Amino acid sequence: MAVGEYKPGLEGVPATQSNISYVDGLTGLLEYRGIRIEDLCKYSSFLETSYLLVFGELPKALQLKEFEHEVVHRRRIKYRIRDMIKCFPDNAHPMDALQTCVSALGMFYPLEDLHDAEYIYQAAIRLLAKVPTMVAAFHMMRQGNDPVMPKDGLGYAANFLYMLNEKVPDPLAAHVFDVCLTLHAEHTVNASTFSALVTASTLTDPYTVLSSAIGTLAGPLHGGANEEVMKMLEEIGSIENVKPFLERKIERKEKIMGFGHRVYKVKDPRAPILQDLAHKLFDQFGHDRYYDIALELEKQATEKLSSKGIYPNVDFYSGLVYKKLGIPLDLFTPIFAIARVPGWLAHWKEQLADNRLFRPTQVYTGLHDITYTPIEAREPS
Ligand SMILES: CC(=O)SCCNC(=O)CCNC(=O)[C@H](O)C(C)(C)COP(=O)(O)OP(=O)(O)OC[C@H]1O[C@@H](n2cnc3c(N)ncnc32)[C@H](O)[C@@H]1OP(=O)(O)O
Ligand SMILES: O=C([O-])CC(=O)C(=O)O
Repeated sequence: MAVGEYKPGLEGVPATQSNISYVDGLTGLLEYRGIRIEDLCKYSSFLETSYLLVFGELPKALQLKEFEHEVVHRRRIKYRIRDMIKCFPDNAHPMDALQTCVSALGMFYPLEDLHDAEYIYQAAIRLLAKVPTMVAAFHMMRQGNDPVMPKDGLGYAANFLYMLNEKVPDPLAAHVFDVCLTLHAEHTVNASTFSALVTASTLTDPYTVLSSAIGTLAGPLHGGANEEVMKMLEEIGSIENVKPFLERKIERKEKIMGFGHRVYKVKDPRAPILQDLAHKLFDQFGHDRYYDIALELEKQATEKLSSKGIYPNVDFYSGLVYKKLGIPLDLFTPIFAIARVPGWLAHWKEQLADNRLFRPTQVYTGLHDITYTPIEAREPS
């Protein structure tokens, strides 16, 4: 078989055919099922957008009501999962805890018929419902507290914030958080979704598919960047330090976290939406000086890096919004995971509908026909 040209990082190589989302990286366009992200953030909700992504069209009023009802009633987690979480180290990263929980969840729901629409529907509801509960339960238990039970009367976003400290959140905070989830719900064949596709193509169960994706999202070049951005802003500490910080980074050829994107060669369209949300929160709950540092960093970094098409990505401003919502730094990436569940599920479903095992090839750069040297004949190290 002829070997194609090797593309590091598979840049520009189509890995799948999909009708879930669309990105135009030159104009800064993002659509889910053909609808612009700006419109979904304005008019939709996270659960409605999840339905759109997973089932392909906007739900009718009754369908949405039933979907929301089912999610609300599946939010609780089994006591065995809670007992398992209690055994995790308190200083474990919540992304590791989440990945383990999602994988463990699969042990309670054995793999059934992957062609059965009901099996897919139930798995989707279960994952959407329980992932936030598991993140919040780990957060409470690592502090020595009991997990906060989900509150039936609260919507998806409000309930997650509630489970972090047992306080019903301000309506603006809940709304802003819901928009953040919508904004992060899907983004074509990013690294974690690709990971989900590869895992799905082996016809394993959806919990394993999502646990692969969560592990991939955690890295600092992908979803983990939102936590790193906040740490970077804290390290910079003041507007005066932006210039020397940036010069040092550029001189050492180090990356500025929250900048650059494989597809976007303009500012990520999600970044201004997050800035808008940050402003809404600042108006009601007070300004955050780290936002000024971020603005100055964007200005100076853009002057230096825009010639290479490097601008802020979605991870640059999200942490500032989460910080204002009182969310701890190491939950920023698990929140990204909560939000991305519908995107991963949509791709899992799409992969199953026309599956072929992912098994690419490689360009071998090693040796051939090497004689085996017995251990006693090898050079001592
Ligand atoms: C939700 C998300 O996953 S969004 C991305 C989140 N990740 C980050 O914010 C981490 C920082 N950014 C990056 O590491 C990169 O921009 C990536 C990994 C996101 C995408 O980058 P790639 O398409 O693989 O580009 P690559 O890393 O090869 O860089 C290409 C060039 O741009 C430069 N570059 C890319 N990103 C940055 C950055 N953030 N800061 C400074 N320079 C950068 C590289 O140094 C390289 O320069 P060179 O050609 O002079 O050597
Ligand atoms: O598309 C990518 O490579 C990363 C990204 O922005 C996302 O997953 O939201």
